[in-house]
Amino acid sequence: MADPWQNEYDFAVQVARAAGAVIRKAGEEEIKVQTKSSTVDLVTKTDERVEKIIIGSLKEGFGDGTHCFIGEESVSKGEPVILTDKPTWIIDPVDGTTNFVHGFPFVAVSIAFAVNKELEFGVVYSCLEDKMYKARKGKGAFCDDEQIQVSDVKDIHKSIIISEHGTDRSVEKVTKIFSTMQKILCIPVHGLRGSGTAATNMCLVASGAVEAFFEIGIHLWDIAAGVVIVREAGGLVLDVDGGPFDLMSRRMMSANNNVIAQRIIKEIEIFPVERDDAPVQKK
Ligand SMILES: O=P(O)(O)O[C@H]1[C@H](O)[C@@H](O)[C@@H](O)[C@@H](O)[C@@H]1O
Ligand SMILES: [Mg+2]
Repeated sequence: MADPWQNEYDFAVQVARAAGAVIRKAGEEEIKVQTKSSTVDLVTKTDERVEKIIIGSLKEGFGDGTHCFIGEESVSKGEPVILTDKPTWIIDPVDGTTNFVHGFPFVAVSIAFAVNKELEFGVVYSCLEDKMYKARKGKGAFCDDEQIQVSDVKDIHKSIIISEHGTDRSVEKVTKIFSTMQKILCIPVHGLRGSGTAATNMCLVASGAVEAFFEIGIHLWDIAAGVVIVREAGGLVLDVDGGPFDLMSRRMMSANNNVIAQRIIKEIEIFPVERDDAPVQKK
């Protein structure tokens, strides 16, 4: 029987690499910055242009009309987030937009593919590092052509943990985020880090560079590809309260093992965020 989705997977890698080249070139020119949900939630013409290129290429490659698309910038222009059983591409064209604007060297193209609401594969191209992270369900995780594996650290005192502060700057949420970070830092752990892109953070977990990454407020397009890569590298993905991971919840804990995950979960001060699949408010 033909290997289902191998063609889609191979094509996604090619499209991610080509999109990364567009991002690198755009970064050499003046970048016009706009904002979305807040003055620090940045978007550029490159985000929009790269999403159009990715979706256009995928439609050309698999244009029988059965494939669906969920893209960060299409959603920010009002498209609803609806994940059906149909083959669905989940795309963040420029993950780490703030980094891209500032020239901070972590910017990723994130492309995931789901069928029957199951994530089949994920591709994260860290385009300024020129690192292609990829994984298919049940077939291992890779960085370029080298298989990657999560860290075997079980002692929290010997861990590096990634957390991000996101783009919501309400004092109530920022207080909870930094109180959580302080409690984790004072366990103590070896260190706290954050690349500024969730997709890259998940690849750092998958490659064993850090032991865990959690965030409240991310979107499904930031993490869908990384979920497959972390799982296939031997890690796990949970809700930040330790329950089962829910792709639409905008809450995620990814870790190398459950010992580290549960120790960090104890410190997380949870705050509410609207789900990605919440009905779109009429403007
Ligand atoms: O660059 P984005 O696609 O907007 O996502 C980023 C987000 O902007 C940043 O605040 C953090 O939440 C990162 O984890 C996201 O990937
Ligand atoms: Mg983005």
